[in-house]
Amino acid sequence: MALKMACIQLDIAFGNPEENKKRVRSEIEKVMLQQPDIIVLPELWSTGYDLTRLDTIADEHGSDTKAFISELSRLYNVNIVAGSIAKKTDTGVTNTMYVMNRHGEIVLEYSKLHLFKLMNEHLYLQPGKTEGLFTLENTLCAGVICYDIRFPEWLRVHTTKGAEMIFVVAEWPLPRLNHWRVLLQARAIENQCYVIACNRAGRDPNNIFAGHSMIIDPWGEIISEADENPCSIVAKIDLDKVKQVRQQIPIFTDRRPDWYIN
Ligand SMILES: O=C(O)CCC(=O)C(=O)O
Repeated sequence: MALKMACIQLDIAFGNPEENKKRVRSEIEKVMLQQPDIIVLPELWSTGYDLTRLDTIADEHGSDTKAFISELSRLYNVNIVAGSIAKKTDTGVTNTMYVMNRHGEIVLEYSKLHLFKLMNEHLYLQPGKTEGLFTLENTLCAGVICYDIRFPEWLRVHTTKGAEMIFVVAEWPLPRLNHWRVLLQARAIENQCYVIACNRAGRDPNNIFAGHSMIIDPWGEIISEADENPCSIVAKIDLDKVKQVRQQIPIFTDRRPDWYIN
């Protein structure tokens, strides 16, 4: 089965959800001219890393984001992996990904499990408590957020359950661009799955971001890659390739989990 993927590598307005909603609406309208099946947005696209102001700008229970993304997915009849947003709950703020299908129904709510201390996430955010498995277009998928990709065992939890596409949403800084590219390729090769990774572009008061959103096939080949600038990348993927690669080198049947230390 072939699917067309689009990553919107947004330049996020710092701490300005209303402006970012305008940008997302306009970028989705533009990218729909290429008729993608699935659109991916970056991490914390509505606020950026304006963590000290989350009290006033985080989305109460994610309600505003859910209504906004649901409207767009129905309007354009498209699946949206809606990056992540700061969600205000009764017990704190989480960095939460929503995935909506073409009918505007939520098929995943996942909150970032591994909080990134280098960007102070642990001081302002609560970690998630659920995994990132979901189904889109009859295909099992996983959603993870930025720093999560440094934990291969977390992605493995999802691919041993059958995930064939891993969606990564990020605000990955430029100084570690090399890690971003190598880790994403490694996650695709070791899990023999598609990796669709959407990073942000631009800068905020503390960081310059790397861009380089990528779509990588189960053999580790980069099908499409952005540069550092705001843009969208669009590419077709063929899910039969996941089965072919998994048959050719059958790591999921050859693995010896009883020998691995947790
Ligand atoms: O792991 C890294 O180097 C970057 C992670 C990050 O920026 C994040 O999780 O927001």
